[in-house]
Amino acid sequence: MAIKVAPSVLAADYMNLQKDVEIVSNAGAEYLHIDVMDGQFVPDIAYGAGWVKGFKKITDMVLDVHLMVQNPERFIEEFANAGSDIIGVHYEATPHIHRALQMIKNAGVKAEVVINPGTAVELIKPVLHMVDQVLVMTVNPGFGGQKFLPETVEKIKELAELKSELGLEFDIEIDGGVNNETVKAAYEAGATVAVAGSYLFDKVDPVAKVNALKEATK
Ligand SMILES: O=C(CO)[C@H](O)[C@H](O)COP(=O)(O)O
Ligand SMILES: [Fe+2]
Repeated sequence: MAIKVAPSVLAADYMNLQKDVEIVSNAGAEYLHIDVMDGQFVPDIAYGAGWVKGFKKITDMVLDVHLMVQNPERFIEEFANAGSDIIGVHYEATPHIHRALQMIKNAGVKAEVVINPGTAVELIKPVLHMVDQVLVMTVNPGFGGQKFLPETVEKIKELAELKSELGLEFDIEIDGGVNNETVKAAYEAGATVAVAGSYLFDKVDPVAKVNALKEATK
């Protein structure tokens, strides 16, 4: 099955968000990836829960919320109530990753654990049974438009092996520097969902780009 595509609204045209969302949705992208940044866990600031509420009103796409915030427990209820379908929390952002994932599940939302390029896969083994999705960052978080880090492919492979060894079912998402070339190795390693920001929204035919990601992973 071709990879699921999750356009990142971080790279969309902020003055024409609804139009950009409609374009990628009509092109067959399944998820809408919403990056939340607190200016602390990562340097930049982006998208509060009010935006998730807004996106919920204009699209049926799966709202895939990536919390790049320190101590994400503080915001889970708010983002769940706003209409998030998946909430991702960074392993590095809290000493209580298990509790944070419990909170997401208790709120009736799909739970995702996220790891940075410098974080080992084995560190999340104790919580893999709790998650619906694991996000393996393929750049260091905080900004769009960075280059895909090829060393992360080995981590995707390791995670996919662990998944089958433990007999678990979860999606493996990649985020950062994804395009129709970099997606190939990640897909072969076991990735099932691809976030793409600058590649899709650089103004040159986002529909063709969604198709190219699908074509590259058949
Ligand atoms: O989480 C993120 C940044 O931390 C974004 O989702 C990601 O960077 C997407 O942008 P691009 O595809 O341009 O790399
Ligand atoms: Fe992201």
